[in-house]
Amino acid sequence: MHVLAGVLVDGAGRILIAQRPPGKHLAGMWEFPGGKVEPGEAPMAALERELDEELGIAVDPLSFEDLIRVPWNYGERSMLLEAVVVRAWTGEPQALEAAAIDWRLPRDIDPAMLAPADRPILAAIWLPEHYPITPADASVAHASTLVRAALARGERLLQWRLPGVPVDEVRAGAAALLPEVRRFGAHLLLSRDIEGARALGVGVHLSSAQVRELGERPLPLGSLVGASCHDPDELALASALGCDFATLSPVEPTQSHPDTPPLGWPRFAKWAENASLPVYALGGLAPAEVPMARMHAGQGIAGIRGFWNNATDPA
Ligand SMILES: Nc1nc2c([nH]c(=O)n2[C@H]2C[C@H](O)[C@@H](COP(=O)(O)OP(=O)(O)OP(=O)(O)O)O2)c(=O)[nH]1
Repeated sequence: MHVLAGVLVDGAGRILIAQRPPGKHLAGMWEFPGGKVEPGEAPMAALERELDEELGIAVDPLSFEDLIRVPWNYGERSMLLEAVVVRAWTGEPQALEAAAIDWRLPRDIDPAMLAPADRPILAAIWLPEHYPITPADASVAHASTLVRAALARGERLLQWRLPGVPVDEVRAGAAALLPEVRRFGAHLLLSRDIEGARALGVGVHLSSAQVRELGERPLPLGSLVGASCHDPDELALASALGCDFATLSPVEPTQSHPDTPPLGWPRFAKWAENASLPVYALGGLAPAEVPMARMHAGQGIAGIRGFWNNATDPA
């Protein structure tokens, strides 16, 4: 089953969510307006029709922006849920079929109220295009300076990864940065340290070994969980765990893993497109390659070297 969903975004950055009516599959859950593609119908024409039927608005399919494709299996039915962003329409959206509609900023939407297949769509709409990771050889002091500078220039999602530093110092360094991270409305994820993330109330980025070992999402919805993945199997496991996003690597040859064969963009695109969560391209890439990542079904670029102007620790 092919389902189209439209994410209407207004001038204030709010998005429209709709509550599924009683008696339907997933009744009571919130979703994005849309519906099934009918036999012989073009997918974007199906969305144009559904937005007219459900909200009473007219849209131009030529203005749709691809957001994410989410293959999803509810057990009783499986589907490809394709989400597009809609920024222009004619008419005032009304709840013609939904139990209710509501306009909210993405950060004010609790993922738990959404149909499960819509959680990756919510993540894709608000997650940034950049995911910088602190340099492995940095001291806590140097990494803190880098993170502060990154926040000031607009980075909003960062991984705090200092593999050479004792865990207590890593946690203390993250704790010291948190007021500033929160003031910017940003997110800092601890690398692998689930316990530390719980104690500090921050997110965690799981290693691929953790993705394979864990039986369930290690943090509640609302605390971010990222996952390091290297193949479709790991991407499927990360999605089954309920991770918010993944990195897929290495896309290009890297200094840190010179012997690992790179995926290259075509394979990255194929795997990211079939994954059910937003995927950052990682490995030998610079932030300037965001358009390349977006063209290949990626959320954006994650990386170390490309993100820090002066990655060498002066200490
Ligand atoms: N429209 C829509 N459907 C979603 C979303 N998320 C999600 O899991 N679904 C599921 C619920 C349904 O199983 C399926 C779409 O069915 P639908 O009931 O909206 O389709 P439809 O409007 O064509 O209606 P009908 O023939 O069942 O009355 O996709 C979403 O954001 N929007």
